[in-house]
Amino acid sequence: MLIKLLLHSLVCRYYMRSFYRPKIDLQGFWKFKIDSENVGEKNEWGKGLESEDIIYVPASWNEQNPQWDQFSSIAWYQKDLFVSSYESKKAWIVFEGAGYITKLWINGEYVGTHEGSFTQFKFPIKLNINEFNKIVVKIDNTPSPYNLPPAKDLNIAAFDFFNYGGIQRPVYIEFVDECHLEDITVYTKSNGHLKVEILPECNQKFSLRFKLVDKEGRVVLDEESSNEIYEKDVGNVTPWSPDNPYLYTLIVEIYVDKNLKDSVYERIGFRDVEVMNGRLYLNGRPIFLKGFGRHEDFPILGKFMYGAVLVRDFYLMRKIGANSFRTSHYPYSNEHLDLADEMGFLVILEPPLCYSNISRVMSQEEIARMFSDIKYFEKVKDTIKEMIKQHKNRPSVIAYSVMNEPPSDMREVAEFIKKEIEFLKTLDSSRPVTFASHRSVRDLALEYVDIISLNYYHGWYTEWGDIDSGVKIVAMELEEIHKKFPEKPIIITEFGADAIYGLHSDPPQMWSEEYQSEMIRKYIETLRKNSYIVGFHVWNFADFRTPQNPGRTILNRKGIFTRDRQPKLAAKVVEELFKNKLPS
Ligand SMILES: Cc1cc(=O)oc2cc(O[C@@H]3O[C@H](C(=O)O)[C@@H](O)[C@H](O)[C@H]3O)ccc12
Repeated sequence: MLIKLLLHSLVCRYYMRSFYRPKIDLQGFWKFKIDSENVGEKNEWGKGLESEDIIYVPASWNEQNPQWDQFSSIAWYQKDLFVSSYESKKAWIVFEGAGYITKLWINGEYVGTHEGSFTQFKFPIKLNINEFNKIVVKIDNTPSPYNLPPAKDLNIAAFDFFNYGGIQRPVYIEFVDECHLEDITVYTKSNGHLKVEILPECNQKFSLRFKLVDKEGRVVLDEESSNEIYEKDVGNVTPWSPDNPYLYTLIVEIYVDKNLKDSVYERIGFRDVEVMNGRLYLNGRPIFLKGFGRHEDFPILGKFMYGAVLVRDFYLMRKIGANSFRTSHYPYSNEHLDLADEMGFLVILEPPLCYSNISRVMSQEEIARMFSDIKYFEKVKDTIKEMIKQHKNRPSVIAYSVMNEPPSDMREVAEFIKKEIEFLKTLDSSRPVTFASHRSVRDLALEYVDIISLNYYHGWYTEWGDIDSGVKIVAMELEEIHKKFPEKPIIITEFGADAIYGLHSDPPQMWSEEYQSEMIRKYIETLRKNSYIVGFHVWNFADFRTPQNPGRTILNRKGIFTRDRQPKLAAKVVEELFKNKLPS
């Protein structure tokens, strides 16, 4: 146990963007070897793999070869890399996302371990110069009830998305000086107030320089300081909002004796988020969230979202009048959220804590035990810490959803959520907190959140075939919740119905495009009358792959777009509702 802890602590959790640091991108073809029997470590595969198999990074392994499709256990990757020189700088390898468990060897030497698929991590490494270096990575994607999120096997999971595995996001080597910037935390206000907290790693006397550059490339600010907390009223800034997602580039440099040692940057926006009198405010004005629950999911790539796919998604969302999405049910990639910053989407950021079908994975007693287990809480804290470190400076992130569909009608689970929210607020108290509940009036944790988020499927999983009865029940339950918490705004974070593209029915019947459109229309038209509702997120933006079970036809078909992003009938209906029936 002690050894495990020590190894874990070798992982550095911070990563900064930089125009300055030299980088070797490891995107490309890697050697690949399946290790179903978990014999690789015993046979010292960390020293090098014997295999003719090839895989592409970044992308999940599953769809790159039909034989690997249902494989959810251990596989190894190897890349040989000739390094000419790196001027005696420090090197580290950054994984923007891999998993579930990643172990690394460089030139046969074990380096470290990281748990979790959806947050970035880095390991300090030593490379040989003028030689080939062997980078060997072991990925263990074996499902487990104690993984985040939990699963028993590939098809019996607490979550309704396919358990893709591998090095699924970019990976690269970066070089920095011994004296460098480990982290920066940025706070802004729409009135131009800027506060930057710096975490330098430097054992010499250093000075810092702060530059703020606007969209047109004008230098708005250029100041030196030796303080690790920098505060300034920049003055007349253009605030960030969905209508005008105005970003500034903040550059922070560290100098020793006037020599530049490191330079990092963040794309920042000046904006305020507040919950007040039962409403959600952005820059002092009420804001209404119109959008989706999404997934990172695309044919062949699996959980890697290629930039061009993201661009198409964001233009489609914009075209139909959406301004928001939730990172259901895990933190999305840097590029995904970069685009949200750039294109002005309001994001609810969610960690990989999804419990929708937890009763398929464990008994009530086991659930109660897991949520009362301090070690489990520590693991959850680690993942939340990583998520916030990675995305805290984004203007697009306006709220956190601490989990999806927990069994929060259980006392132990409600207690856990309370503690989780308290912990999260010690890391970031600047954003409102919620979680996506499917326990409705029976939920015991709604009192702990700033915004109430509710997922409803009446008219689909219950009252099937009868949308009107379904919507009526939702309306009644919402009234009851609002009476109990009149000061809390409510977002409907999930509602929708499956539709098979091209399946039509008059009158609307389940699985037809008409039924899906009707259900979304009736939910929005009925519930929008309640002034305490501050947002609708349709489930889902696009069809996505799921575990196999009798309720799914390979994909979850609740997308209003197909998996390859063609519109279903509902796309037009949602466009009309978002643009003409909901506040702008
Ligand atoms: C069986 C079931 C019943 C129900 O009432 O709700 C519900 C919700 C589930 O998960 C959530 O809904 C989406 C969906 O089913 O399409 C999922 O894709 C999403 O991840 C979940 O938040 C699953 C099953 C049921």
